[in-house]
Formats: sequence, structure tokens, C-alpha cells
Amino acid sequence: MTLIGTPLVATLYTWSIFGLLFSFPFTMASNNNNNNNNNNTPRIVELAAQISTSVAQLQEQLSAEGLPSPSFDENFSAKYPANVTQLRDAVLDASAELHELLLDPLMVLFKFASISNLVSIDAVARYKIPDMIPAGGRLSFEEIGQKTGLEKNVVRRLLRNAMAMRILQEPEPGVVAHTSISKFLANPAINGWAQFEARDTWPATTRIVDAIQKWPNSQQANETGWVLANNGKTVPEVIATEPERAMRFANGMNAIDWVPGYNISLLPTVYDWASLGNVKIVNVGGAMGQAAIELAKKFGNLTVLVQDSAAMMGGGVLVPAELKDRITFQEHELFAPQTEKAAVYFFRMAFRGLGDQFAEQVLKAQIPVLESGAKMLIQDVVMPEHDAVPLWRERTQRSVDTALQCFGNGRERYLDEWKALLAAADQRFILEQVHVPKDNLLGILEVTWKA
Ligand SMILES: C[S@@+](CC[C@H](N)C(=O)[O-])C[C@H]1O[C@@H](n2cnc3c(N)ncnc32)[C@H](O)[C@@H]1O
Repeated sequence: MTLIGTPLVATLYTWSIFGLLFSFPFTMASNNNNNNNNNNTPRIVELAAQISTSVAQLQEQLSAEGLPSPSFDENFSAKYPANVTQLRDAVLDASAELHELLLDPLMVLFKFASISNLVSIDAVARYKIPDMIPAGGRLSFEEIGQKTGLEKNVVRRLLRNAMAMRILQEPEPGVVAHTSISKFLANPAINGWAQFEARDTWPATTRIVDAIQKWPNSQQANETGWVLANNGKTVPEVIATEPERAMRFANGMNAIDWVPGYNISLLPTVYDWASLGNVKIVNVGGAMGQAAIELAKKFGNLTVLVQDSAAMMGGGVLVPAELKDRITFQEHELFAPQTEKAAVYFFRMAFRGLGDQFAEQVLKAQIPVLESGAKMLIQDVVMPEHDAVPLWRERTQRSVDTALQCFGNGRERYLDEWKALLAAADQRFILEQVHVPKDNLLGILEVTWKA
């Protein structure tokens, strides 16, 4: 875990420091695509050498730990130990740069704009093709055609496009088998997420720029690409009135847990929870208590009150019997004045869905019960500046940021924007520390109320 500042002093907020947290001096290829190296080695040669060195080291580490080498074999399930993160980042970035350098400009644009990819992903998910193929088994295009009611040539077109993305494979002509990726798509949550992306997110995403033009700089949840694509309905309105889409949305949210760096099981490791002592934590916007369970399981000193909307109050069923006396639920409107006095208020991904003026309201709503020294722990993204983190991670983060805009004019925040938000809510919110754990996309901001 990386810790910045105890207590934080202004100089530690500079991005050069933040950049240091993510620097990879011994293997990382810079994202800058130029030949400004000392020995004038062409960039593609330099990249190839970096890939070769890093891959050799990576394989050595995997072999030393008895882990399988990466493969698209359907039985391969990726498990990378923490000590290969830098090597993996280096290879992923250098190989992507090499790949994109060797493409023509139009093909680079095509790579990122290849919207037809989502058509095949949608078809594979919607027809549940991965569920049809037994583990280790094979089905012909004709057999898949019989199961789906589609002609062979329709199946072949959809699936060969999917295979070009490593989803399924054709081990012999006309015969379809699993890859590790199609096996992953057989997971119901991942299937739901894929359908959510194709059927709900994509149409809304195509309207983001229309929304920006119609309502420039809006922070309102009802002035979004989603609303334009859904006859004026916001995300909560669609969820409340269309159960099938609500289920897809829920799956989409559950799939977040599979994104490396978001997994909720990392929560106990990203902050020194034990140091809080015997305290009550109010988990504001705590959904069905998933975070509360992770914390209460590991830290016997904590009791957690989960606050959320009425729809989440069934969360008690998830709580193991032995934790029930330390995890309770309370229906609470996010923007309403806080009613519970506590030593710690915990907000996990509660602010990123909100525009600044609404995030500010949520912070202000806590003030009536705050006593001097109360802590606000905010687990959310601290957006990296360009080139501060490996590009493959940066691409994921910028793409999620765009989705937040689409769904409700929410946003990821840079560190200076977090500071501005806290200051706008009240000068008595003092940002003490920012933890930016390695391998985790979510940072932890520790804020103290100084009355
Ligand atoms: C992005 S989710 C985060 C959930 C959870 N903290 C986690 O880490 O998975 C935001 C949460 O805020 C809750 N929420 C959003 N608007 C709310 C409102 N107006 N009143 C109460 N809860 C709200 C949602 O129900 C949801 O559980």
C-alpha cells in the first residue's frame, strides 16, 4: 500500500509526487512515442527489447510460483501475483504501443471505433452461446444454428467476428470451442454486463455529445446521453419501471467487482482499519452491506451501520449470522441531513455518480452531527493525470469516467478537484491523507472534521 503524507502537507499534493507512485523505472516504457533516447535506437526496436526483457522476467516469476503461463485455453484462469504487476504493466503498454505504431492511422482509429465488435459480443451474450458449449466440448455452426433458430451463415458471421476478439475459437473448420474468454462470458453476471453494455450503455453513449451540446457543462442527472436515449427517463426511472433492464443494470454493477483494482475484497487491505479502535462506522450509500461485511469479517473492533435507499434494505440476508450484531441497516436519503452520530463515516464510490453540486450537498448533509475529530473516509477514484499510470489502466479509467457522465453527469475527480469539493462543502473538512494503493483503482481519502 502506498501512503501519501501523515499529515498531508501541501507539497505532497503535487502531481510529480503522485506520478512517482506510479513510476516504473526499471521496465516501464514511457508512453511518449518518440525517439529521444540517448542511443538513437528506433522506438520499435526499443519497445521490442523492453517486451522481451519484461516477458522473460514475468515468466520466470510465474514459473517460480508454479503458476500457469497466460493462455487462451478454456481452462486457463488468470492469477497474477502482486510481484509481477510492474512487469505486466510494462509488457501491456509496450506491446500496445508497438502494435499501434505499426498500424496505419486509419487502422488505429478503426481499432478504437470498431463498433461492430459490440454486435458480436451482444449476440454471444444474448443467445447465451457460451452456455451451449459444454466444457471441453465442441459445436458446429449448424448445431448452434439449430439451437438459436438462425441460419448457419448468420451464426458464422457473428461468431467469427467474436473469434477475432478471442471469444470462442474454431479448432477445425466449422467447429466452435471455448476460449478462456468465452468461458468467462458464461458467468451470469458477466453475461448480464455484456448485454447491459450492448443494449443499454451503447445507445446512451451515442448520445453523450448530443447531451453536451444541448446542456453544456450540466451536472444534472436528467441532462445526459442516457436520458436522450431513453425518452427522457433517468437511470433510476428506467430501473424502477423496466425490471428486465434493471436486472441487466444490476449485473453490470456486479461485474465491476471483476475489474482488477475494484474488487471489494481488497477493501480491508487499503486502509489501517484496525487503528480506528472500537468504533461505529456509518457506511453512507453502503448498498446491501457488501463493504460492511468485508470490514466486519476482518475487524472485530468495528460495528457498521449501512445507510441506503429503501430498495437496499434487504441487504440483511447477505450478512452472515455471526456478523449480524455488528452490521445494521437504516433507510436514509443520501441528501438528507445525517441523523447518526459516529466516529467514522465511510463513502465507497458514493460521489463518482454525482456532479459537484450534488456531491457537495451530500458532504454538507453530514455536518449537523459531526463532532470535532470525526473522520470521513472516502473510497473513490483519484483520477491520474495523463501518463502518470500505465496507459492500459488509464484507458480503463477514462472510459469509466465517460460512462459516469453518460449515466448521471457524475465524474471521476482529480486530486485538486477533490480538494476543491471538500473546501466548497466546508472549510472545516480537512484532507489529512490520500492513500493510493498499488493495484487498486480506488484511492482512500481520509478527511477530518475540525470544528
Ligand atoms: C455506486 S453505488 C455504491 C454502492 C456501494 N457503496 C459500493 O461500494 O458498492 C451508490 C449507492 O448510493 C445509493 N444511492 C444513490 N442515490 C441515493 C439516494 N438519493 N438516497 C439513498 N441512497 C442513494 C445507491 O443505492 C447505491 O447503493
